[in-house]
Amino acid sequence: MRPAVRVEDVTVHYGEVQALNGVSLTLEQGRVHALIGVNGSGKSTLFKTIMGVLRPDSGTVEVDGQTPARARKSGAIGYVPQSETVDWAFPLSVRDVVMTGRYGHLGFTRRARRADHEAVNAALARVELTDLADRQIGQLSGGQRKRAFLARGIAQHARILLLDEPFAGVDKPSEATITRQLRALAADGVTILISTHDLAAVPGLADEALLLMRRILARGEPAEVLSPENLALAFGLDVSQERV
Ligand SMILES: Nc1ncnc2c1ncn2[C@@H]1O[C@H](COP(=O)(O)OP(=O)(O)OP(=O)(O)O)[C@@H](O)[C@H]1O
Repeated sequence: MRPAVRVEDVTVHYGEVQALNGVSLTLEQGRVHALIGVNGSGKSTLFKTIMGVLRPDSGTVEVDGQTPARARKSGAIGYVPQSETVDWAFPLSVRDVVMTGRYGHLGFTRRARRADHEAVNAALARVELTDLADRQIGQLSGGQRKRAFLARGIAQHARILLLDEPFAGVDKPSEATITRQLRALAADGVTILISTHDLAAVPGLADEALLLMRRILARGEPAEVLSPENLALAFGLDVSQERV
């Protein structure tokens, strides 16, 4: 089976700063992949490269058999942003936000049709936000906001979903809802890449873990990748102290 995403030998600089150095990876269809790395390790840069909003200096990226930009425009790939990047004062209801996931599907008139309303309602139900659908987006808790943006990705019917820190500032019930829905999406064949600092959540969520530090340090089964030795490499933790 063709991988959903193929990244080959990608290098990215911002001026003098090298953010990614020869990164190669594949994301397999219908699997959940966790991207783990310290602040500044290049996670957001890798996301932007896969979304086709940033062009690498060298290397190639293929998404769903297309260029990343084409995959984004066709709606094949979707993105659930970090909360900090969203303007929560914007006068949109939860339902409106989820409907933005349907923009790629709207026809020439740009008017939502029955299929669009049905997709939005189904996505709201999946993340358990039906009761809050008409509330302004800023009047939600942190976990509810994350679920609203996850619903937008679900309504989009994207084949590949990237999620930036979906568990940051999220309580346990919301974390459980998000985890359950991501596993259900993967079972439906959706390919998922999440960046997270929440190492404890990874084994129950991801099929594969990738450790990033400008390049891929390790990848594979979460339990193997999250070994004390690898975590020491990726986070500079002196785990030998903890074993004494
Ligand atoms: N627009 C930019 N201009 C200059 N340097 C940048 C820019 N964006 C990122 N960088 C640098 O590139 C490196 C990788 O940044 P990136 O945002 O990809 O890391 P990250 O792993 O997503 O970090 P975090 O966990 O803090 O979100 C960092 O050294 C960062 O300072």
